[in-house]
Amino acid sequence: MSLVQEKQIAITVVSRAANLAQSVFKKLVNAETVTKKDKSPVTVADYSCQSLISLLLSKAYPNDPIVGEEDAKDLRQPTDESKQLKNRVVDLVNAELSKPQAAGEADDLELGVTRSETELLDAIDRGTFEGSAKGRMWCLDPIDGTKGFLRGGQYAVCLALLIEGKVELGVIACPNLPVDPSKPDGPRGVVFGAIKGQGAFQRPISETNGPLSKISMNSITKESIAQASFCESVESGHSSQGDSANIAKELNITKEPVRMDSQAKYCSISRGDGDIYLRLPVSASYEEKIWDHAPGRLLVAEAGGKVTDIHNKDLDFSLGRTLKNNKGVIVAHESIHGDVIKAVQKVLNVA
Ligand SMILES: Nc1ncnc2c1ncn2[C@@H]1O[C@H](COP(=O)(O)O)[C@@H](OP(=O)(O)O)[C@H]1O
Ligand SMILES: [Mg+2]
Ligand SMILES: [Mg+2]
Ligand SMILES: [Mg+2]
Repeated sequence: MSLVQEKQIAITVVSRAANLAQSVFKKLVNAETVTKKDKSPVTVADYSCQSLISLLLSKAYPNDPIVGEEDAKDLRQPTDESKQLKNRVVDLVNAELSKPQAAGEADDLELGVTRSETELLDAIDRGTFEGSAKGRMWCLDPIDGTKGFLRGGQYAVCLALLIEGKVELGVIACPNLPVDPSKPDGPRGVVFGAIKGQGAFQRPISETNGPLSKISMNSITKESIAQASFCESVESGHSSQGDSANIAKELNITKEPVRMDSQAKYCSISRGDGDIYLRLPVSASYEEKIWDHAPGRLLVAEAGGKVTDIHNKDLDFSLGRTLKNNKGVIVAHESIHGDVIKAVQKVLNVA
């Protein structure tokens, strides 16, 4: 599938949202964070980025449904707190929308024009689609790693296009990831992406008209597996760190794991900053959300890697908003994925 136009649009909208999120971070105040029912945080940036991306996507593809993490319920409450939050979202999205189209950005998105409050809230609620195995749908995590965003660490703006339940295009912007990993204190902000069958790429977010450079994972072998480095979540509640330490031991890996929030983990290993990403189940009941994995899964696959669950099954994105038929996520180069799975299954005592 060519998806050339979709790719350019996805890069444009995700990069715009990344700029918006960075501007929010610089002036975020406590009142702009809400705690959801499951105790996870959602900020004015999560709502604003979902509104911006969903609005622009629906200009380009009015018939495509969107599975997005957030909804506008909390912004539509008649309380003062809620009105304040809503006004901030409207102002922030309009500030980004009113910037004219830059060189290299996609045409036909009507950039440079502000929108009404109704349009911006309705755009957020376009993300309430329940998911499907049929036709086209977009999958959006406006800020992945909200906790990382709040602590000034890694976070990502994540967008994927699924067709017949399969990820065909994925784009992820990581505003706090170094452009050059060998210069961790150098410029930051990288957009990553992949189309199925066409390889994976990266580009600095700020270079809207710059070339996309091809990326690939480190080519690690069974013999060199002990040299591999692990990547895992910062949050011990999202992945079992005790189990991952035992898996590392099983594989004779001695390097300390690199902990970072968000799908920046998929991006890092796709360009060879790390080798293995483990997300090991902590609770029997948690179902992974499709927006936490859809673009990352394609990016890694196009960079030479393999992504399965702990049972070595493919991730199934066609069953609704969660990966209800999968448990955990195991990511490694194709050549060592089987060995990693063996170690995972031994330590977790599963087959
Ligand atoms: N108990 C749990 N187990 C696994 N993932 C969880 C979880 N609770 C929340 N998450 C998800 O973990 C994501 C962050 O992943 P990571 O730990 O890799 O940074 C969150 O995304 P958001 O930050 O978009 O809400 C959220 O969807
Ligand atoms: Mg969240
Ligand atoms: Mg997320
Ligand atoms: Mg999120």
